[in-house]
Amino acid sequence: MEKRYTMARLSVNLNKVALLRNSRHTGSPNVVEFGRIALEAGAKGLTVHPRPDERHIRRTDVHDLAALLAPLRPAIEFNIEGRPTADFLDLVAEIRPEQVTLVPDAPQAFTSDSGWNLSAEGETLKPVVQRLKQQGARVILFMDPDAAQTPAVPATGADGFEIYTGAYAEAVRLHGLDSEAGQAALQAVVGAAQVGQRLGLMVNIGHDLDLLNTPPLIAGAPFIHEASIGHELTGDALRYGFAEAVRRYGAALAV
Ligand SMILES: CC(=O)[C@@H](O)[C@H](O)COP(=O)(O)O
Ligand SMILES: NCC(=O)COP(=O)(O)O
Repeated sequence: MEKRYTMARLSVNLNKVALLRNSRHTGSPNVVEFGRIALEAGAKGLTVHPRPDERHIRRTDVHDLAALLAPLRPAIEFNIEGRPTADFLDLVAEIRPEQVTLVPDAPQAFTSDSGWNLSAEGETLKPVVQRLKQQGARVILFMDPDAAQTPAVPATGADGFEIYTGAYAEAVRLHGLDSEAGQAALQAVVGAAQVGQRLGLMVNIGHDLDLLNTPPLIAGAPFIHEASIGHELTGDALRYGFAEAVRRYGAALAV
């Protein structure tokens, strides 16, 4: 196994806390409170994905979480994800997060389910990446687990990429990690990660990661910088409590 230099960081995505909060008009559960709980439980960052319809994270949440993180940054990072629309870029310019993860989602997307097609949109992304880097952000592109596409990332000026792990998680869920489909999906993520490492890119992972499917990714690519995890972690919080869930996911990244 390749030598690990630093443990993969856990960035807790608070989308689903906000989704539950939005189902009533009480402000509970409080997104900032659960951001604080996550940090006290060892998370090295917080992630939000403020979608245009504000189905979960609202612009006000982003500002409130920035205030929570202010005294802790830059060691503890704020990662804001989204499609680079004018509204998104304006919000990011106000907040100036450590990291911006650009995602190709359409406004009505049910969830994020694919990465950028850089042969079609790479040129369009270049000025956006440059603007965000001039604002001091690390820029990460959301990419499919496809080693053939990874070499296109550096030309955009991005600092790294986040490998979409949804298809891998589905293969493990439906067929098992040791199945042919599970192993093929695992190798697709690891292979893309290895190409990214050789290119000097920062390698992140995210989407549908859970306590079962995360450790094999870290074992296969111990140089992974960050895993942003929200949906399954929030589900596990219903079992273990939020702080304990964060601790367990932190441990899953330390294998
Ligand atoms: C980009 C990605 O895979 C997730 O970070 C995204 O935040 C999921 O969005 P929803 O929480 O809206 O499904
Ligand atoms: N970038 C992935 C993320 O932030 C959280 O994705 P999920 O764990 O909610 O699927």
